[in-house]
Amino acid sequence: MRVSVVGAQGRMGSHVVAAVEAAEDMQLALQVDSSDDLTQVSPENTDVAVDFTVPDVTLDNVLTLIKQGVNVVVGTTGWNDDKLAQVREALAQAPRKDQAVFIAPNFAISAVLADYFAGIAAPYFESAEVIEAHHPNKLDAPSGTAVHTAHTIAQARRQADCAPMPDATVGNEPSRGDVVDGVHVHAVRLRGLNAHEEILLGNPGEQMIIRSDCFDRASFMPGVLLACRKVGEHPGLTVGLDQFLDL
Ligand SMILES: NC(=O)c1ccc[n+]([C@@H]2O[C@H](COP(=O)([O-])OP(=O)(O)OC[C@H]3O[C@@H](n4cnc5c(N)ncnc54)[C@H](O)[C@@H]3O)[C@@H](O)[C@H]2O)c1
Ligand SMILES: O=C(O)C1=N[C@H](C(=O)O)CCC1
Repeated sequence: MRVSVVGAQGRMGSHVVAAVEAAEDMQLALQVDSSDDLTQVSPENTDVAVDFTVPDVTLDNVLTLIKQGVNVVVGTTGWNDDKLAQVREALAQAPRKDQAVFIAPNFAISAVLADYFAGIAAPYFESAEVIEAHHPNKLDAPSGTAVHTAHTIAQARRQADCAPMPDATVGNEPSRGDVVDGVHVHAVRLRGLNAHEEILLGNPGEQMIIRSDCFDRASFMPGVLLACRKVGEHPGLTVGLDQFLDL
């Protein structure tokens, strides 16, 4: 499998380059960064392109790569329903009928399972809030992972017909964090940290905390390689690594 890396000079991209080089069933094709022409990535040299760039450019990159006729694995954050709809539209007009795009806000197994467990637990608690903490070089807030987890919690609570969460705060106080799909999300940026998430769940007299700590970017690499191997088996758009796991 020939894998090209977009954002190859970045913190994640450089780890992906090394992980692909070390994988026996993969061959590193092109390394592309901001000053390179993305249209050099094509089916002649690439089976899967991996995008770890910045939230402002990833949609354009994915649309270009779809037109180029290659499958895409995306780890860059900053996605919303409108952007995902544009990807689906582009795939419907892609050069190949079976073309595939896979997007994951987090490739670490601890984070994927934390999100999954949060969905199971959320209907059993009156309150649920998310705290994410990252290195201070991160551009976006709240993290893509925390946004995804908030949606997971909200959806599970809607399906279970849960009552609204108790909160007597008057007004939209910024200190209560961002509100994503009705779930409060708090973002910390601290030197020394990498990528961390806590899901707090509360009932009268009890609390449960689900926590994921990614201390090193090595934690994301098995998930990225798994996605490269699986993406071609799932034509269309797939979101979330849980979709490729037997959960
Ligand atoms: N899904 C996950 O598991 C996961 C894990 C870590 C980080 N991330 C996300 O990945 C993204 C990248 O994070 P990072 O820490 O590697 O950032 P980074 O700033 O270190 O790297 C981004 C790279 O993209 C390059 N770039 C910018 N515009 C480009 C363009 N138009 N074409 C090609 N390359 C371009 C930059 O030059 C840089 O080398 C962020 O959105 C981050 O949140 C996701
Ligand atoms: O380091 C980052 O930036 C990370 N971003 C992702 C997010 O926003 O959820 C995943 C964790 C690391």
